[in-house]
Amino acid sequence: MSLYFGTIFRRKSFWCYRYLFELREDNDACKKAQQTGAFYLFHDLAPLLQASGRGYLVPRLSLSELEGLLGKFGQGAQRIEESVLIGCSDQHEAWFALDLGLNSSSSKHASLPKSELEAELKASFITMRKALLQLNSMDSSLLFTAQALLRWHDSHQFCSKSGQPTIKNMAGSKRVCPSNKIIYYPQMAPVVITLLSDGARCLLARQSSFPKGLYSALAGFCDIGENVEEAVRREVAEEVGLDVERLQYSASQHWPFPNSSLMIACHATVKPGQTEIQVNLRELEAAAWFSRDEVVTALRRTGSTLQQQNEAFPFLLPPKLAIAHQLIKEWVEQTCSSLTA
Ligand SMILES: NC(=O)C1=CN([C@@H]2O[C@H](COP(=O)(O)OP(=O)(O)OC[C@H]3O[C@@H](n4cnc5c(N)ncnc54)[C@H](O)[C@@H]3O)[C@@H](O)[C@H]2O)C=CC1
Ligand SMILES: [Mg+2]
Repeated sequence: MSLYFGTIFRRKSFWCYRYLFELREDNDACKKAQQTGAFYLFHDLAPLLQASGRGYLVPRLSLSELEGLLGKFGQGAQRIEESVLIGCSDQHEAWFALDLGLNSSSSKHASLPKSELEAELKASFITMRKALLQLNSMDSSLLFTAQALLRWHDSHQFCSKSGQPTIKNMAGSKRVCPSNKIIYYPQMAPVVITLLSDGARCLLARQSSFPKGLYSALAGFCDIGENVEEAVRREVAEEVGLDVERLQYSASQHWPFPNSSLMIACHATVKPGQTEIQVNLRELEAAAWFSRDEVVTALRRTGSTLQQQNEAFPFLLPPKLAIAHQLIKEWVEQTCSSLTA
Protein backbone atom coordinates (compact mmCIF):
# COMPACT_ATOMS: atom_id res chain seq x y z
CA MET A 1 0.00 0.00 0.00
CA SER A 2 1.43 3.37 -0.95
CA LEU A 3 0.65 6.81 0.46
CA TYR A 4 0.36 10.05 -1.45
CA PHE A 5 1.18 13.45 -0.06
CA GLY A 6 -1.09 15.40 -2.35
CA THR A 7 1.27 15.94 -5.23
CA ILE A 8 -0.77 13.88 -7.66
CA PHE A 9 -3.68 16.12 -8.52
CA ARG A 10 -2.81 19.00 -10.75
CA ARG A 11 -4.04 20.16 -14.13
CA LYS A 12 -4.05 17.12 -16.43
CA SER A 13 -1.88 16.99 -19.51
CA PHE A 14 -3.24 16.56 -23.04
CA TRP A 15 -2.13 12.92 -22.98
CA CYS A 16 -3.91 12.29 -19.74
CA TYR A 17 -7.24 13.60 -21.11
CA ARG A 18 -6.85 11.42 -24.21
CA TYR A 19 -5.95 8.34 -22.14
CA LEU A 20 -8.95 8.78 -19.85
CA PHE A 21 -11.23 9.23 -22.86
CA GLU A 22 -9.92 5.95 -24.33
CA LEU A 23 -10.43 4.08 -21.04
CA ARG A 24 -14.02 5.33 -20.76
CA GLU A 25 -14.84 4.20 -24.27
CA ASP A 26 -13.06 0.83 -24.26
CA ASN A 27 -13.94 -1.73 -21.55
CA ASP A 28 -11.00 -4.01 -22.43
CA ALA A 29 -8.47 -1.16 -22.28
CA CYS A 30 -9.92 -0.08 -18.94
CA LYS A 31 -9.69 -3.59 -17.50
CA LYS A 32 -6.09 -3.80 -18.71
CA ALA A 33 -5.33 -0.45 -17.06
CA GLN A 34 -6.45 -1.87 -13.72
CA GLN A 35 -3.45 -4.23 -13.79
CA THR A 36 -1.02 -1.33 -13.41
CA GLY A 37 -3.46 1.02 -11.73
CA ALA A 38 -4.01 2.21 -8.16
CA PHE A 39 -7.19 1.80 -6.12
CA TYR A 40 -8.67 4.22 -3.57
CA LEU A 41 -11.00 2.52 -1.11
CA PHE A 42 -14.27 3.78 0.36
CA HIS A 43 -16.70 2.30 2.87
CA ASP A 44 -20.29 3.51 2.53
CA LEU A 45 -18.95 6.60 0.70
CA ALA A 46 -16.36 7.43 3.42
CA PRO A 47 -12.79 7.49 2.00
CA LEU A 48 -9.98 5.41 3.52
CA LEU A 49 -7.48 7.78 5.14
CA GLN A 50 -4.46 7.42 7.35
CA ALA A 51 -3.92 9.96 10.12
CA SER A 52 -0.58 11.75 9.81
CA GLY A 53 0.36 14.63 12.08
CA ARG A 54 -2.45 17.18 11.88
CA GLY A 55 -3.79 15.89 8.55
CA TYR A 56 -4.47 12.75 6.56
CA LEU A 57 -2.68 10.74 3.91
CA VAL A 58 -4.62 8.89 1.26
CA PRO A 59 -3.65 5.20 0.96
CA ARG A 60 -3.82 3.50 -2.46
CA LEU A 61 -3.67 -0.21 -3.25
CA SER A 62 -2.29 -1.98 -6.31
CA LEU A 63 -4.46 -4.58 -8.06
CA SER A 64 -2.64 -7.49 -6.43
CA GLU A 65 -2.92 -5.87 -2.98
CA LEU A 66 -6.63 -5.37 -3.55
CA GLU A 67 -7.11 -8.96 -4.73
CA GLY A 68 -5.26 -10.16 -1.62
CA LEU A 69 -7.47 -8.02 0.62
CA LEU A 70 -10.69 -9.26 -1.01
CA GLY A 71 -9.42 -12.84 -0.72
CA LYS A 72 -8.95 -12.42 3.05
CA PHE A 73 -12.61 -11.40 3.29
CA GLY A 74 -13.80 -14.30 1.12
CA GLN A 75 -14.50 -12.25 -2.01
CA GLY A 76 -13.20 -12.79 -5.53
CA ALA A 77 -11.57 -10.40 -7.97
CA GLN A 78 -14.96 -9.97 -9.67
CA ARG A 79 -15.76 -7.35 -7.02
CA ILE A 80 -13.16 -5.09 -8.65
CA GLU A 81 -15.52 -4.65 -11.61
CA GLU A 82 -17.58 -2.37 -9.34
CA SER A 83 -14.73 0.16 -9.28
CA VAL A 84 -14.89 3.47 -11.14
CA LEU A 85 -12.17 5.33 -13.03
CA ILE A 86 -11.38 8.68 -11.36
CA GLY A 87 -8.17 9.90 -12.99
CA CYS A 88 -4.66 9.07 -14.13
CA SER A 89 -1.07 10.25 -13.83
CA ASP A 90 0.96 11.67 -16.71
CA GLN A 91 2.73 8.30 -16.75
CA HIS A 92 -0.61 6.60 -17.59
CA GLU A 93 -1.16 5.05 -14.21
CA ALA A 94 -4.95 4.82 -14.02
CA TRP A 95 -6.67 5.56 -10.70
CA PHE A 96 -9.83 3.82 -9.58
CA ALA A 97 -12.17 4.01 -6.59
CA LEU A 98 -14.03 1.09 -5.04
CA ASP A 99 -16.59 1.11 -2.25
CA LEU A 100 -16.48 -2.03 -0.10
CA GLY A 101 -19.26 -0.94 2.24
CA LEU A 102 -22.24 -0.09 0.08
CA ASN A 103 -25.21 -2.39 0.47
CA SER A 104 -26.80 -2.05 -2.97
CA SER A 105 -29.89 -4.10 -3.59
CA SER A 106 -28.65 -5.18 -7.02
CA SER A 107 -25.02 -5.83 -5.98
CA LYS A 108 -23.87 -9.43 -6.13
CA HIS A 109 -21.37 -8.75 -3.36
CA ALA A 110 -21.92 -8.28 0.35
CA SER A 111 -20.69 -5.18 2.16
CA LEU A 112 -17.41 -5.87 4.03
CA PRO A 113 -17.15 -5.17 7.79
CA LYS A 114 -15.71 -1.68 8.38
CA SER A 115 -13.73 -2.22 11.55
CA GLU A 116 -12.09 -5.45 10.31
CA LEU A 117 -11.12 -3.70 7.07
CA GLU A 118 -9.68 -0.76 9.01
CA ALA A 119 -7.65 -3.10 11.22
CA GLU A 120 -6.33 -4.96 8.18
CA LEU A 121 -5.43 -1.75 6.32
CA LYS A 122 -4.17 0.15 9.40
CA ALA A 123 -6.22 3.16 8.32
CA SER A 124 -9.75 4.52 8.88
CA PHE A 125 -12.79 5.34 6.78
CA ILE A 126 -13.50 9.00 7.59
CA THR A 127 -16.66 10.85 6.50
CA MET A 128 -16.04 13.38 3.76
CA ARG A 129 -17.32 16.29 5.90
CA LYS A 130 -14.73 15.47 8.57
CA ALA A 131 -11.96 14.83 6.04
CA LEU A 132 -12.75 18.04 4.17
CA LEU A 133 -11.29 20.17 6.91
CA GLN A 134 -7.89 18.50 6.77
CA LEU A 135 -7.27 17.37 3.22
CA ASN A 136 -5.24 19.41 0.78
CA SER A 137 -6.93 20.68 -2.39
CA MET A 138 -5.35 18.05 -4.64
CA ASP A 139 -6.44 15.03 -2.63
CA SER A 140 -9.86 16.49 -1.92
CA SER A 141 -10.54 17.05 -5.62
CA LEU A 142 -9.81 13.43 -6.42
CA LEU A 143 -11.81 12.10 -3.46
CA PHE A 144 -14.76 14.42 -4.25
CA THR A 145 -14.85 13.01 -7.79
CA ALA A 146 -14.61 9.45 -6.52
CA GLN A 147 -17.33 9.86 -3.93
CA ALA A 148 -19.67 11.61 -6.38
CA LEU A 149 -19.26 8.84 -8.93
CA LEU A 150 -19.66 6.03 -6.39
CA ARG A 151 -22.78 7.69 -4.97
CA TRP A 152 -24.26 8.17 -8.44
CA HIS A 153 -23.77 4.50 -9.33
CA ASP A 154 -25.27 3.40 -6.03
CA SER A 155 -28.43 5.43 -6.65
CA HIS A 156 -28.83 4.59 -10.36
CA GLN A 157 -28.90 0.81 -10.17
CA PHE A 158 -32.25 0.60 -11.96
CA CYS A 159 -33.68 2.03 -15.18
CA SER A 160 -36.34 4.63 -14.31
CA LYS A 161 -38.37 3.59 -17.37
CA SER A 162 -38.20 -0.25 -17.41
CA GLY A 163 -37.36 -0.87 -13.74
CA GLN A 164 -34.65 -3.34 -14.87
CA PRO A 165 -31.14 -3.33 -13.32
CA THR A 166 -28.79 -1.08 -15.33
CA ILE A 167 -25.27 -2.18 -16.26
CA LYS A 168 -22.17 -0.09 -15.59
CA ASN A 169 -19.40 0.17 -18.21
CA MET A 170 -15.92 -0.78 -16.94
CA ALA A 171 -14.83 2.83 -16.27
CA GLY A 172 -18.13 3.75 -14.62
CA SER A 173 -18.72 6.72 -16.94
CA LYS A 174 -22.25 5.50 -17.75
CA ARG A 175 -24.91 2.86 -17.06
CA VAL A 176 -27.10 1.21 -19.70
CA CYS A 177 -30.49 -0.45 -19.44
CA PRO A 178 -30.16 -3.79 -21.30
CA SER A 179 -33.86 -3.94 -22.15
CA ASN A 180 -34.40 -0.53 -23.80
CA LYS A 181 -30.76 0.62 -24.29
CA ILE A 182 -31.31 3.92 -22.44
CA ILE A 183 -27.92 5.31 -21.38
CA TYR A 184 -27.60 7.10 -18.03
CA TYR A 185 -24.69 9.48 -17.41
CA PRO A 186 -23.49 10.79 -14.01
CA GLN A 187 -25.01 14.17 -13.20
CA MET A 188 -24.22 17.27 -11.17
CA ALA A 189 -26.61 19.95 -9.93
CA PRO A 190 -25.60 23.53 -10.86
CA VAL A 191 -25.50 25.88 -7.86
CA VAL A 192 -24.82 29.63 -7.99
CA ILE A 193 -22.83 31.18 -5.16
CA THR A 194 -22.74 34.98 -5.03
CA LEU A 195 -20.75 37.43 -2.98
CA LEU A 196 -22.84 40.59 -2.92
CA SER A 197 -21.13 43.92 -2.30
CA ASP A 198 -22.30 47.53 -1.85
CA GLY A 199 -18.82 48.79 -2.63
CA ALA A 200 -17.49 49.07 0.94
CA ARG A 201 -19.11 46.00 2.54
CA CYS A 202 -20.00 42.46 1.54
CA LEU A 203 -23.10 40.50 2.42
CA LEU A 204 -22.71 37.19 4.22
CA ALA A 205 -25.39 34.87 5.55
CA ARG A 206 -25.81 31.77 7.65
CA GLN A 207 -28.23 28.84 7.81
CA SER A 208 -29.17 27.30 11.16
CA SER A 209 -27.38 24.09 10.08
CA PHE A 210 -23.99 25.90 9.75
CA PRO A 211 -21.39 25.54 12.54
CA LYS A 212 -21.79 28.22 15.20
CA GLY A 213 -20.63 31.65 14.02
CA LEU A 214 -20.01 30.60 10.40
CA TYR A 215 -21.15 33.01 7.65
CA SER A 216 -20.85 32.36 3.92
CA ALA A 217 -21.81 33.83 0.55
CA LEU A 218 -25.39 33.36 -0.72
CA ALA A 219 -25.84 30.01 -2.48
CA GLY A 220 -28.72 28.33 -4.26
CA PHE A 221 -29.57 25.57 -6.73
CA CYS A 222 -30.38 26.69 -10.29
CA ASP A 223 -33.99 26.10 -11.24
CA ILE A 224 -34.66 24.15 -14.40
CA GLY A 225 -34.66 26.44 -17.45
CA GLU A 226 -32.68 29.20 -15.72
CA ASN A 227 -29.33 30.60 -16.81
CA VAL A 228 -26.65 31.58 -14.27
CA GLU A 229 -27.57 35.29 -14.33
CA GLU A 230 -31.24 34.56 -13.67
CA ALA A 231 -30.40 32.11 -10.89
CA VAL A 232 -28.17 34.70 -9.14
CA ARG A 233 -30.84 37.42 -9.36
CA ARG A 234 -33.58 35.07 -8.11
CA GLU A 235 -31.52 33.65 -5.21
CA VAL A 236 -30.43 37.10 -4.02
CA ALA A 237 -34.03 38.38 -4.22
CA GLU A 238 -35.44 35.25 -2.51
CA GLU A 239 -32.92 35.07 0.31
CA VAL A 240 -32.20 38.72 1.19
CA GLY A 241 -34.73 40.77 -0.84
CA LEU A 242 -32.14 42.77 -2.80
CA ASP A 243 -31.73 43.65 -6.50
CA VAL A 244 -28.49 42.67 -8.24
CA GLU A 245 -26.98 45.44 -10.32
CA ARG A 246 -23.71 44.15 -11.81
CA LEU A 247 -22.60 40.54 -11.97
CA GLN A 248 -19.16 39.10 -12.67
CA TYR A 249 -18.20 35.43 -12.97
CA SER A 250 -15.26 34.39 -10.79
CA ALA A 251 -14.63 30.62 -10.80
CA SER A 252 -16.27 27.22 -10.33
CA GLN A 253 -15.81 24.16 -8.15
CA HIS A 254 -17.16 20.64 -7.91
CA TRP A 255 -18.67 20.23 -4.44
CA PRO A 256 -19.75 16.86 -2.99
CA PHE A 257 -22.50 18.17 -0.66
CA PRO A 258 -25.37 17.36 -0.51
CA ASN A 259 -24.76 15.09 -3.54
CA SER A 260 -22.72 16.45 -6.39
CA SER A 261 -22.94 20.14 -7.25
CA LEU A 262 -21.16 22.39 -9.70
CA MET A 263 -20.66 25.59 -7.70
CA ILE A 264 -20.60 28.63 -10.05
CA ALA A 265 -19.13 31.55 -8.13
CA CYS A 266 -19.85 35.21 -8.95
CA HIS A 267 -19.29 38.66 -7.53
CA ALA A 268 -22.29 40.99 -7.65
CA THR A 269 -23.13 44.52 -6.60
CA VAL A 270 -26.35 46.13 -5.43
CA LYS A 271 -27.53 49.57 -6.51
CA PRO A 272 -26.06 52.33 -4.31
CA GLY A 273 -28.43 53.15 -1.48
CA GLN A 274 -30.44 49.93 -1.95
CA THR A 275 -28.88 47.89 0.82
CA GLU A 276 -31.68 47.13 3.27
CA ILE A 277 -31.72 43.38 3.87
CA GLN A 278 -34.99 41.47 4.20
CA VAL A 279 -33.89 38.04 5.43
CA ASN A 280 -36.00 35.11 4.24
CA LEU A 281 -36.18 33.19 7.51
CA ARG A 282 -37.38 30.03 5.75
CA GLU A 283 -33.95 29.81 4.08
CA LEU A 284 -31.56 31.68 6.35
CA GLU A 285 -31.02 32.23 10.04
CA ALA A 286 -29.28 35.59 9.55
CA ALA A 287 -27.67 37.84 6.93
CA ALA A 288 -25.64 41.02 7.42
CA TRP A 289 -23.24 43.43 5.74
CA PHE A 290 -19.62 43.07 6.90
CA SER A 291 -16.87 45.66 6.50
CA ARG A 292 -13.57 44.87 4.83
CA ASP A 293 -11.78 45.07 8.19
CA GLU A 294 -14.17 42.57 9.80
CA VAL A 295 -13.70 40.18 6.88
CA VAL A 296 -9.91 40.55 6.89
CA THR A 297 -9.81 39.71 10.61
CA ALA A 298 -12.03 36.65 10.10
CA LEU A 299 -9.94 35.49 7.10
CA ARG A 300 -6.79 35.60 9.24
CA ARG A 301 -8.46 33.24 11.69
CA THR A 302 -9.57 30.78 9.01
CA GLY A 303 -7.00 28.10 8.36
CA SER A 304 -7.90 24.97 6.48
CA THR A 305 -9.93 23.90 9.48
CA LEU A 306 -12.73 25.24 11.64
CA GLN A 307 -11.17 23.81 14.76
CA GLN A 308 -10.22 27.14 16.22
CA GLN A 309 -13.92 27.97 16.58
CA ASN A 310 -14.77 29.08 20.11
CA GLU A 311 -16.74 31.68 22.03
CA ALA A 312 -14.01 34.29 21.61
CA PHE A 313 -14.36 34.20 17.80
CA PRO A 314 -18.05 34.72 17.00
CA PHE A 315 -17.59 35.38 13.24
CA LEU A 316 -16.05 32.61 11.11
CA LEU A 317 -15.64 32.12 7.36
CA PRO A 318 -15.77 28.89 5.27
CA PRO A 319 -12.60 26.72 5.11
CA LYS A 320 -9.99 27.36 2.41
CA LEU A 321 -11.16 24.45 0.25
CA ALA A 322 -14.62 26.00 -0.21
CA ILE A 323 -15.06 28.31 -3.19
CA ALA A 324 -16.91 30.71 -0.85
CA HIS A 325 -13.57 31.30 0.89
CA GLN A 326 -11.90 32.10 -2.44
CA LEU A 327 -14.70 34.54 -3.38
CA ILE A 328 -14.38 36.37 -0.07
CA LYS A 329 -10.59 36.54 -0.39
CA GLU A 330 -10.89 37.86 -3.94
CA TRP A 331 -13.31 40.58 -2.77
CA VAL A 332 -10.89 41.66 -0.05
CA GLU A 333 -8.06 41.87 -2.59
CA GLN A 334 -10.23 43.82 -5.06
CA THR A 335 -11.41 46.31 -2.44
CA CYS A 336 -7.82 46.68 -1.27
CA SER A 337 -6.57 47.54 -4.79
CA SER A 338 -9.50 49.96 -5.39
CA LEU A 339 -8.67 51.71 -2.10
CA THR A 340 -5.01 52.11 -3.07
CA ALA A 341 -5.70 53.02 -6.77
N1 LIG B 1 -18.36 25.20 -1.69
C1 LIG B 1 -18.82 26.29 -1.09
O1 LIG B 1 -18.09 27.24 -0.88
C2 LIG B 1 -20.25 26.36 -0.65
C3 LIG B 1 -21.15 25.39 -1.02
N2 LIG B 1 -22.48 25.50 -0.70
C4 LIG B 1 -23.36 24.43 -1.17
O2 LIG B 1 -24.39 25.01 -1.95
C5 LIG B 1 -25.53 24.20 -1.82
C6 LIG B 1 -26.78 25.00 -2.10
O3 LIG B 1 -26.96 26.04 -1.15
P1 LIG B 1 -28.36 26.19 -0.38
O4 LIG B 1 -28.35 27.55 0.21
O5 LIG B 1 -28.59 25.04 0.52
O6 LIG B 1 -29.40 26.09 -1.59
P2 LIG B 1 -30.85 26.76 -1.78
O7 LIG B 1 -30.81 28.19 -1.35
O8 LIG B 1 -31.28 26.47 -3.20
O9 LIG B 1 -31.77 26.02 -0.74
C7 LIG B 1 -31.80 24.61 -0.59
C8 LIG B 1 -33.17 24.10 -0.96
O10 LIG B 1 -33.32 24.11 -2.36
C9 LIG B 1 -34.13 23.01 -2.79
N3 LIG B 1 -33.45 22.36 -3.94
C10 LIG B 1 -33.67 22.68 -5.24
N4 LIG B 1 -32.94 21.92 -6.06
C11 LIG B 1 -32.21 21.08 -5.28
C12 LIG B 1 -31.24 20.06 -5.56
N5 LIG B 1 -30.87 19.75 -6.80
N6 LIG B 1 -30.66 19.43 -4.49
C13 LIG B 1 -31.01 19.75 -3.23
N7 LIG B 1 -31.93 20.70 -2.91
C14 LIG B 1 -32.53 21.37 -3.93
C15 LIG B 1 -34.37 22.14 -1.55
O11 LIG B 1 -35.67 22.44 -1.10
C16 LIG B 1 -33.36 22.63 -0.55
O12 LIG B 1 -33.82 22.55 0.77
C17 LIG B 1 -25.46 23.60 -0.41
O13 LIG B 1 -25.88 22.28 -0.46
C18 LIG B 1 -24.02 23.73 -0.01
O14 LIG B 1 -23.39 22.46 0.20
C19 LIG B 1 -22.96 26.56 0.01
C20 LIG B 1 -22.11 27.55 0.43
C21 LIG B 1 -20.69 27.49 0.18
MG1 LIG C 1 -29.39 29.28 -0.16
